[in-house]
Amino acid sequence: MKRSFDAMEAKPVFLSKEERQRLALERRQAAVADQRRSALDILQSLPRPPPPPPPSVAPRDSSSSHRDPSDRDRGDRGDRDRDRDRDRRRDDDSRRDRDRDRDRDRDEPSRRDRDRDRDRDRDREHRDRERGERDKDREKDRLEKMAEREREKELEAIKEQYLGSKKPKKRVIKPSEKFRFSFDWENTEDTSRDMNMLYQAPHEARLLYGRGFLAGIDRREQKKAAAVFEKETRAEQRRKFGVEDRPEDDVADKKKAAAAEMYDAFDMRVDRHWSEKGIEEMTERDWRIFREDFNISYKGSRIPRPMRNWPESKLGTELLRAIEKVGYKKPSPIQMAAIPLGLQQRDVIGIAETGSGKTAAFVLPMLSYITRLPPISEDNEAEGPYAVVMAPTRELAQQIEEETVKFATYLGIKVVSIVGGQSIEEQGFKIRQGCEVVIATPGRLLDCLERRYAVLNQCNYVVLDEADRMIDMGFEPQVVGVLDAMPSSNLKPENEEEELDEKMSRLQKILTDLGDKTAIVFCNTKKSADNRAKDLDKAGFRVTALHGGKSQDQREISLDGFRNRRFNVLVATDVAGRGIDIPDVAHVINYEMPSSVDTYTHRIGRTGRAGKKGLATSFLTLDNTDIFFDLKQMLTQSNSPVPPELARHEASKFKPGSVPDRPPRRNDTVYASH
Ligand SMILES: Nc1ncnc2c1ncn2[C@@H]1O[C@H](COP(=O)(O)OP(=O)(O)OP(=O)(O)O)[C@@H](O)[C@H]1O
Repeated sequence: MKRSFDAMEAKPVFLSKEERQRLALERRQAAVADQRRSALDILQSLPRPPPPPPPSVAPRDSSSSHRDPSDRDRGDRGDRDRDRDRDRRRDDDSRRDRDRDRDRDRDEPSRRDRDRDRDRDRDREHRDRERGERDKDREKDRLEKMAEREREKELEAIKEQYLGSKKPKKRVIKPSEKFRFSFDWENTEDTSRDMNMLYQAPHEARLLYGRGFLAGIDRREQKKAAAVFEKETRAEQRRKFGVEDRPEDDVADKKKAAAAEMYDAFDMRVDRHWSEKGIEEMTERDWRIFREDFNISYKGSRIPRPMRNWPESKLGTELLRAIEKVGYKKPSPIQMAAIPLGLQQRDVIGIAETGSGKTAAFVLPMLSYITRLPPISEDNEAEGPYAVVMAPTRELAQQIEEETVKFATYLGIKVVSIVGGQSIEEQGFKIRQGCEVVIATPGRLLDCLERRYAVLNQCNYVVLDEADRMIDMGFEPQVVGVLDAMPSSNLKPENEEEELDEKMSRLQKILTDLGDKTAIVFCNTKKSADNRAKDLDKAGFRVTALHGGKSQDQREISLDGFRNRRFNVLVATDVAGRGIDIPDVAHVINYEMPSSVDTYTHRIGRTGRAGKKGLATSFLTLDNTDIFFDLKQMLTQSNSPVPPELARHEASKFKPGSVPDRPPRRNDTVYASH
């Protein structure tokens, strides 16, 4: 430390090149002298080396005689050193042994033979030991080399993993390379341009989509551009070849231009937003955008279109007025989607976020359904309500009651809530006094039913609000109990599709075309009339039924509703055909043909009265062959056209029973005559 401190303090001295060389030489000579001195010291301290040993007599190892020359080359110096050491040790041993032997020979000649044997044994042992050691060394070398090779392989694998394989890729010859065409003419020698006019004015290459239009560019513009291009090309050709313009070509051009201007791809109208269109102008694309705009999605089949606004819904004038009074300007998305489904009385599971107007989404179709039923009166109040809404908590039930009452008061519909914490007797009393709607928690309602305070004999409409929560809260047995209290005859068929008649769609079409005019649909039985009325009601028509199974009051209600246009469709059996004063109707439909021509005449007499025009449509199937002959006669006598299907049919040519008839096929429509 001190020296370095001194060295730091010593002043630098400038030395010339010669001086530096001289100093270096002196330092080198001193170092060499030092080395010599220390080497001599070491030599003197060593013991005197023994005389050189005779060449080894040990037999060479057989394996070593067969050693691979390359192994020998590769054998390292360590091997030789070890051998040399071993030899030296062995020589020392044998020298010592010889000395000892000499001494022993001198002392005891008789032991010499024995000792020689022992020496031979020892030599053999010695040789064996040496051979064993050599084998061990060779094995160690082999293992080390193997380990080295493994390490190299591993390194190679890591390299390949990170740097990629360097394996040369096999070159694949493409067919185009294999069979290269060789044209023996130059491109410039192509004469097609001169020969064919088509190539003289080439159209630029275009990517075509759909019906030959470019995507993303207004189709009308593309159509116009194509028309202009065609016109110009033709004019140029004419000029070139001296063809005169013809007036008819001019007219055709104008027509094409006008068509291009008017062009509007079917169902791809992108001219206006859906909100600016009437419902009849809405394309599939508009409906899709509409559903996307309001995040409406459905699962299920035969789903009606969502309603875009209140007036477009089929809720009926009374309810629409009530909605207006309540102040709901626009339906919420769940209402847009669920109300048309509810009005068809389809089973619906509605999912929407909290506060999105779910209550009105189920309340409004429910009230619309109730307005089409006779009001609850002394006659039917004992049969219980028409609809039941169940909710998991009292608070929710009361909230639903508030929302329902908002609209129900305008329609004269009574609502009763049945929740825990209030007198059950009082609640039972309220129900028995008559109400159309019951809103309840399942436990309390089941209690009421079990104690006979209430019945659900005419309840066909059930709403489960927050159904998932109700199940989570363990109300499933109570809900099932309430559902079981409803008459099974009120259940909807398992398979609604089966219930649909292939005639029904025709009937619906006719009634849709009817607009605001009135129609009577005739059926042959009370049951059939009820079913048709139900189907039409589900389909959203303002329909009422009239037949002999209805009480006098119910008949009055139906007829009054039909007269004052609350209903514009009356489904009836022949009771309405005779004796009852029904106003003139625009259209009579024989949904089921009567078996006698007299009844047919009475039925169709409901339209076209007092000199007015009327229309009658009859659905004739092979179930009605009994009337074919008389009907054909009647139409012929009254100079009405006879449909060819009827005229050709065997049953229309003979009085019933006079010729054998083939068994009728059900619902096989022969014709529908107007
Ligand atoms: N079309 C509408 N226009 C204006 N207000 C509406 C409309 N529909 C519902 N509302 C009002 O929105 C509020 C929330 O409605 P509602 O209680 O039916 O929502 P909800 O989806 O049932 O909510 P929750 O899941 O919490 O029961 C109510 O005050 C209701 O009166």
